[in-house]
Amino acid sequence: MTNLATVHQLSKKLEKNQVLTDVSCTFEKDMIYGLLGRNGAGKTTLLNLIAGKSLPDSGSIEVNGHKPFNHFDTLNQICFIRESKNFKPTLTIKDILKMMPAFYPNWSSEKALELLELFELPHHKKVAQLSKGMESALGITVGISSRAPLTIFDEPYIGMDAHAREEFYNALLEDYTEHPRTIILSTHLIDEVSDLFQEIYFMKKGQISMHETINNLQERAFMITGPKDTIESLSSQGRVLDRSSFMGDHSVTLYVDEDQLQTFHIQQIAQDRKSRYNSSWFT
Ligand SMILES: Nc1ncnc2c1ncn2[C@@H]1O[C@H](COP(=O)(O)OP(=O)(O)OP(=O)(O)O)[C@@H](O)[C@H]1O
Repeated sequence: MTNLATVHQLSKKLEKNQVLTDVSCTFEKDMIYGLLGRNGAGKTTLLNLIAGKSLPDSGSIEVNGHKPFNHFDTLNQICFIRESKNFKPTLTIKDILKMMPAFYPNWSSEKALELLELFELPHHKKVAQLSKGMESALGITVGISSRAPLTIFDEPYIGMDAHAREEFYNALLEDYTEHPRTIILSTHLIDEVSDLFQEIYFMKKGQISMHETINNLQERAFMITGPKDTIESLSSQGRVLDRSSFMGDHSVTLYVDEDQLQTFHIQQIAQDRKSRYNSSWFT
């Protein structure tokens, strides 16, 4: 496997906040990554640095062997779609589509037109006239159609309903299958998108708290609910990712290491597949 992007011991302060501390992670060519973490964990700051939008205080970032900041040949290999404000409000959708091939060498006009139709986006409208969900769908259209070797989506679906988000995931996967590239998607909606990811980075308080393949997470992360004593005795067998209680029932989200998995009392666990992707993992 070839690394497309490598982040090494990265630290970054914004004003007086130490936002990232000693972050190291790698993103291989043609893989889809999830970036998860609670609000303020540092996801956007990390993605900004990878996309060459700002410089680290210490540590390094390389994309395709180059520091992305101010490096034109690297920057046009990266498409970064943010939560909002991706486009000038005075531009029409048509204007934007005309401009994009200059930014992204792999741009597909055909795919862009197909996605505009899918999301029912009117070509003549200005960005300022779009609803929040429509603006997000435009960002997603550009992100997918860019076919950039490193495509980054930072919570790109604000304002889109569940149906439109489903269309986004399907369109992304379909185009990725035909044109593989490295994709990083920062999200809170892990239960919706976990099937999309091959690997996941969890961030907590400006650091990478866990990095796992989705297969390992599916095998090793469990949400266990039951009487306090049973839950406490099982908790010692793994790493507690989250803990909660509701009306006398106690729950933990437990991550069990491979060597402990064999001895883990699986029969005592309610194995609800869906609950394994509970957002409580983020805590
Ligand atoms: N311009 C700034 N000046 C000072 N602090 C900032 C600035 N931008 C972000 N921060 C702080 O940096 C931390 C990380 O913010 P960041 O936006 O990277 O987190 P995030 O994980 O993307 O959060 P969210 O999921 O809410 O988007 C937060 O504590 C935030 O308050």
